[in-house]
Amino acid sequence: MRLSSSFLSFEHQQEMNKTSDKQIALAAAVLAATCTGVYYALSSMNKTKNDLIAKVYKDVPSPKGLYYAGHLFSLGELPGHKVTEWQKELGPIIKLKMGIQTWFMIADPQLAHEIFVTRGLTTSDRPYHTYISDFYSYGGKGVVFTKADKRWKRTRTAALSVLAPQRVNEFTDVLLYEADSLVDQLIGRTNSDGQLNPITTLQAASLNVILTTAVGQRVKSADDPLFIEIMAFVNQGMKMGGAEADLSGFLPILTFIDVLTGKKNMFRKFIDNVRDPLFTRLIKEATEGEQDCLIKSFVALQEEYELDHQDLIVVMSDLIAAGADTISVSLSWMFVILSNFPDVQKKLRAEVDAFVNAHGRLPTFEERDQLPYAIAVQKECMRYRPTTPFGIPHMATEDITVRDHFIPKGSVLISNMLGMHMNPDVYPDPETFNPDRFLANTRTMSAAANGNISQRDHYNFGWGRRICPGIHLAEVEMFHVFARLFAKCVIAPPLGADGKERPIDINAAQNAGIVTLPAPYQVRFIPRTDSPLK
Ligand code: HEM
Repeated sequence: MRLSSSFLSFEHQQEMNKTSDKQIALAAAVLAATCTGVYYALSSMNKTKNDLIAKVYKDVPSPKGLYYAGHLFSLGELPGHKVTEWQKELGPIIKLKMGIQTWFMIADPQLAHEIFVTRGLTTSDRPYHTYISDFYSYGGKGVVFTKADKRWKRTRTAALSVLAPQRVNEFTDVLLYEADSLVDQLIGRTNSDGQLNPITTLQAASLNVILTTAVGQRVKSADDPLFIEIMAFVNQGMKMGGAEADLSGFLPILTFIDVLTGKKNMFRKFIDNVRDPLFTRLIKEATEGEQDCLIKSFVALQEEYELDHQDLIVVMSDLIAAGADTISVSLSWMFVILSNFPDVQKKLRAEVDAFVNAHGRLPTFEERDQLPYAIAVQKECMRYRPTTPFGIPHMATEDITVRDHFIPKGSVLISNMLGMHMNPDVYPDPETFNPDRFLANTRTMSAAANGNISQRDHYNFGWGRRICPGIHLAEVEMFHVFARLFAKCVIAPPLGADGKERPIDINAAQNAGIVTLPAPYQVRFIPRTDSPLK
């Protein structure tokens, strides 16, 4: 039963990929034929429109119309690189005309705070119009992609209560088990294969944390049919949710391309035949089972928060997609970065060893103060290579003016995560990987994210009323993985055919919609012979 639906989801995914390729080709042909470069004429608050248009055409040698509207931002080495270059020159907020949509890209955290937090009542909507809102969220259910209305607020409040620290802490054993198992698998695969691409092992581990806590199930490995089934859904969800995914949202006229290519039907089928049966089954098995899990908390809150079965399906698919991919992507970047900085790893090992030697065991999350360098390294990794290029877009529901910048109602508001984290006014010498910059701010990421803007560490978890409700879970999970990694092994670059180490390219990335993945890489987790753990 599971096996057949996993093939179904895989086929769907293949079909949908083909569809979006067809769609892009058609869009390019139509737009090239009608000289539609003008569809995304750009304007800036500080410079003239022509300056920006010239820039776009200089950087995009053979414009294929709206295809580039999204990929414009991915043409640099890292998604967001290109627009970050523009913003260095043009200022912390620029306006892009994307068909009928107006996008504001924001690269200054202080300004982002004024827009998203101070003016949060009018800047917390989502701009998803078509497939996501009609099919994925059943016209407004769940948390991630829905408008900031009363239903969203109710569902978000329920999600916040089930992801609250005291509730997450009840699952500490699960988190420890998965962290141990992940590190042991990474070392085991290095021992057996020499080196490995860790992404599926990471995805399976992150998925297991959210899957066990949410519905009381876990996958055995990346070959488990349930893993394949869920990741097909997660990958598709990440693509659908990317800021640039919705061509007809930019230009309603392009809806006919969706009709021609059957995209609409394909999405509907994906939701009806893949997502809904999968989550209905997971919810049923969880609620009928003995094990404690978050879905049971949701069911208990169902009446109070007026949630029906569809609400449960959408919110569970939100949590599983948001929880699985983001953490694995963040850890994957940490491996790439730290394989390039052996001295940083040496200090990490010394810090973990000192704790283990003093206490005879690894630290708990509550003892994190005793590992300030590990915390600073995690924060610096997330600053240096942000998990998402543009967070999840917000939308203005009214005309607003912030510091003389007029933002009309309906504008799409985008955090340029790379721009913010490479902003030299906030992080001196931003291109240098330097964990010491965070040694003075080792408070938890969730406290920093929900506190005063001057005390924020980084901006990876977004803003204001929409800020990520999974920060505590993410942070605890990453902390336990870190402690085990450096107590047990050294992260080393892969070996070339000549037996010499080949550094992993820290700038090579791939755009996966909402998240930015490192380009596929090989790495080694070499067991320590001097590990303090017996
Ligand atoms: C390193 C890990 C993570 C990162 C970097 C991350 C990042 C983000 C970002 C940027 C947003 C959008 C915020 C905004 O619109 O301003 C978001 C929203 C969200 N995240 Fe996370 N997230 C992570 C982990 C998690 C986990 C573990 C969960 C839950 C299991 C989760 C659940 C959600 C949900 C439900 C939303 C939607 C909130 C809303 O729209 O009201 N995230 N996250």
